[in-house]
Amino acid sequence: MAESWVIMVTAQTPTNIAVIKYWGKRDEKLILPVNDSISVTLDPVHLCTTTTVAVSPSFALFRIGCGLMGRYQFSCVFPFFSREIRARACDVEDKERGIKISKKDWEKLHVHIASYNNFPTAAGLASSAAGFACLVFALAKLMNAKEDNSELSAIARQGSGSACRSLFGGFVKWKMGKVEDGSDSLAVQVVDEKHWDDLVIIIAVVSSRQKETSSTTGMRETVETSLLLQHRAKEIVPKRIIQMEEAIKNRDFASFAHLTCADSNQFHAVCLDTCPPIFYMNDTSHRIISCVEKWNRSVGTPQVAYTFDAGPNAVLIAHNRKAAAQLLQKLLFYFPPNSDTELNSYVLGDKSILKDAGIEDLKDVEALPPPPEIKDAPRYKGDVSYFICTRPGRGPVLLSDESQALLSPETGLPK
Ligand SMILES: Nc1ncnc2c1ncn2[C@@H]1O[C@H](COP(=O)(O)OP(=O)(O)OP(=O)(O)O)[C@@H](O)[C@H]1O
Ligand SMILES: C[C@@](O)(CCOP(=O)(O)OP(=O)(O)O)CC(=O)O
Repeated sequence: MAESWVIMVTAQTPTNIAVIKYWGKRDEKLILPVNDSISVTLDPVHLCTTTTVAVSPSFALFRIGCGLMGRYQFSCVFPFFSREIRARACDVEDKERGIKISKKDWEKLHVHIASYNNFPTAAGLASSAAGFACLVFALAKLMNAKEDNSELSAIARQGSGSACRSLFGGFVKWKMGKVEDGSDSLAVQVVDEKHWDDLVIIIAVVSSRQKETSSTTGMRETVETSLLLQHRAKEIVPKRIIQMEEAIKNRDFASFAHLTCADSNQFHAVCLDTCPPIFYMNDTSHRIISCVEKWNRSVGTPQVAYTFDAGPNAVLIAHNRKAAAQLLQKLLFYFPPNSDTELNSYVLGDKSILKDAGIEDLKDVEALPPPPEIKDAPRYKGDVSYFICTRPGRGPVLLSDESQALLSPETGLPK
């Protein structure tokens, strides 16, 4: 092998939000869940991880660089991922440059990794899901592993359970599996992102502070103490999974919204049923639920579904753009920005929804009428940090444009 070459791969992977929740492990080490779950993948244009992995015979160390929006801690799963993919590595050849890496060379070669999230890390926006899925996907492509995305999902799962669902776009099911070694606990695509493309997703970031109880600790305590969880996993979720798949396949928004809201509420009920109880939602989360429930009821058919993960942030899924524009008007009425905040930094992502809502500047926000379904509607200025408007999105991709790589093609060091 020549001495100075660098081969690298850059991948981009989305984050996801569960509409039927994963909460509770039957095997903590292998990360095997107590029930199936289903998620929607969020558009990587607005929330994604970009990861570059590089290999060169001149690298003497395993190196990780983090250029993140919010630094993340070194995670002990990185060497695990590297080992797992290395075991599946195949020959790699770049004929033009006269480089050949044979299967057995991978054992001694070191890799460099750099990763970037285009959204805040550890803020309850599932950065670990996008981050771990991206690392596994990028390493697999670099090392020419032949495994498909479902098989890769079973590796990503062992970093963080929800990460396995970020290996696909659209709607994704994590099948809990049966076998002891966990090899059948993996993600499969239910439908791709084009199947239901009029959905609009608005995330209300209620707090960017790190949460008090991590998902891992929280679900361990729930498994140990909650009888409600056992009932949920055995009796409720299996039926909901079937109904949710049906609703998604038929684009039946009323059933989808009903199941999504009910499952989010049951997940938080299970957290309350834990000893000591875990509170992930706060007053602002409850106000958002109430706003959506009252509006849906006043129209007679659901316009919007809500779901909350292990934190206070609301993920609101609107039936279509019209419903999303109306929702944004209501949200901005209740939660106007602080006077020193610009609208441009308060509503992020797909800003065309703002236009549809007829809102161009803060004066328009001030002038919004109170939602008719609530009498004497109060306003809670500053209680939401910001909103992100997005939609269902695609799964992982490779970025061929070298300008998007995070490592230098000459040195393999961060640019
Ligand atoms: N781009 C990335 N590459 C590799 N690992 C990442 C990346 N981004 C985040 N992580 C890992 O995920 C951890 C953050 O996970 P954590 O569960 O605390 O927050 P989150 O996933 O953003 O929020 P939540 O789980 O509540 O949705 C980081 O400390 C890091 O180990
Ligand atoms: C509430 C959830 O977001 C929980 C996600 O938990 P994690 O996947 O973060 O947990 P670990 O497997 O312990 O890393 C629901 C979900 O995404 O299904």
